[in-house]
Amino acid sequence: MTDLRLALYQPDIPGNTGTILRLAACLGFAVDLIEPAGFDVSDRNLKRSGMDYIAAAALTRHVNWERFVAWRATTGRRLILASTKAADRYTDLVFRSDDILLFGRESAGVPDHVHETADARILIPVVKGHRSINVAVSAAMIVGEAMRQTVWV
Ligand SMILES: C[S@@+](CC[C@H](N)C(=O)[O-])C[C@H]1O[C@@H](n2cnc3c(N)ncnc32)[C@H](O)[C@@H]1O
Repeated sequence: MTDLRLALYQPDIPGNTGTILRLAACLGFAVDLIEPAGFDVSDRNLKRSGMDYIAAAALTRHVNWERFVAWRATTGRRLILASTKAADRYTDLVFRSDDILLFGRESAGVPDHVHETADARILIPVVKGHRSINVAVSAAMIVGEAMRQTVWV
């Protein structure tokens, strides 16, 4: 297990969360699910995409943003937001081994107050004219870079 964590802000597509939980189980990072989600955790699409890996993933559910903020305050961990509105490339950030990597909801990202709460905001640059990358794919890219820097060294 790595000490890195990945947080999902009110995700609304169960297949994406299932894909991320499978990645989490395989790479050994924990996941924080910030509710409300747009689906029930018993959703069959979540189970289909996460398969038996869901049971192996270290998943913590937070009933809302405020409870997640209160929990994080007890940990001293940085919050790193992946955002299409960020200015800094994710490859330029020096990750810490206990960072929490936060990803927004598929339909709307995160609200401004969440954007401002983050200790850093990072971007995967995309070709001009395109809006965003699938959340599970962007999570795989950024977790991969964070682990390259902090685990696979
Ligand atoms: C489908 S996107 C959300 C799209 C939303 N309209 C927005 O602009 O934030 C879901 C999440 O994936 C992550 N994401 C997608 N593309 C990204 C990119 N190019 N750079 C950084 N994060 C990205 C972000 O965390 C985003 O909130």
